[in-house]
Amino acid sequence: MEGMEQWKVMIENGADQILQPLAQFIQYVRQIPPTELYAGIAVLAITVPFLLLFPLFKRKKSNTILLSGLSGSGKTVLFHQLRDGSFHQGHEEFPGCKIILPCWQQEKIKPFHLVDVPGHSRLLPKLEEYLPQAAGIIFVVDALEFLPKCRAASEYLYGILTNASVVKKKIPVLILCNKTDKVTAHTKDFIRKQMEKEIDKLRQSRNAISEADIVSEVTLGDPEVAFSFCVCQNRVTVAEASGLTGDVLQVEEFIREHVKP
Ligand SMILES: Nc1nc2c(ncn2[C@@H]2O[C@H](COP(=O)(O)OP(=O)(O)OP(=O)(O)O)[C@@H](O)[C@H]2O)c(=O)[nH]1
Ligand SMILES: [Mg+2]
Repeated sequence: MEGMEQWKVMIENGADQILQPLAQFIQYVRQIPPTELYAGIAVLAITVPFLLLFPLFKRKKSNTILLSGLSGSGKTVLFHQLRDGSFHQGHEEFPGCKIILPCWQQEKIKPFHLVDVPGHSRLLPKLEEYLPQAAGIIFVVDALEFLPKCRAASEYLYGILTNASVVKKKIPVLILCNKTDKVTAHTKDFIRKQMEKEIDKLRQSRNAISEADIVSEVTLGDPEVAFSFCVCQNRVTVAEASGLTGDVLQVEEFIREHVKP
């Protein structure tokens, strides 16, 4: 019986503790003039649903890295090297897959989407489809057979650098001079300078066309000043690699910098 009494007292005390502040709150609300009260309710009715729905509208950061470049530059070999350190030749991995770099296995890093976009000109529209979602673009250049392909590679890169999404979203581009395992491969400084010269020429000819046709195209820097990758609104860096021998450290650093862990 004594136990029952104790329980009753405890419940009554608990109820008091809850009801007292509630009564005080009701008292406080009654003192507020009705106009202010309605205004407060209206503000709450607008802001609360907005705050609750806000996370749904927040755009997710992209975790896609694109491997692009001319056919034969070594994208597919690089793709397999990055995925699992394997050597694979010939077959495209399109539209790519989610991977974790082998060097990240011990770290808590989420997989990212690596897309190997085939270099065949027929598949250019595919690249344009993927560009808006890219967190970073690796533009692979064949450093061995560079000179005969310099113009074509520069044209391809020019198309990427003037793509509206790339410019607007400031998507970083890594120009990757591949196949540096061969002693006859050109250096990254040489490749950068040659491509800058080629893009300078392209820019002048495209400017002339757009002035005549009134085509609105993104202009890379001041046409009066020699072109350099520094004038691009997005960051353009140059690195060296060999997908064949697994020398891909600078590629891994670029990916690490631009995909969200
Ligand atoms: N020496 C050397 N050769 C390489 C390297 N990477 C690729 N290759 C060779 O270059 C050729 C083309 O490689 P792929 O990876 O198929 O080229 P790709 O860029 O995927 O070409 P597409 O799929 O046609 O766009 C193959 O014969 C590779 O063995 C490299 O780092 N060093
Ligand atoms: Mg390929």
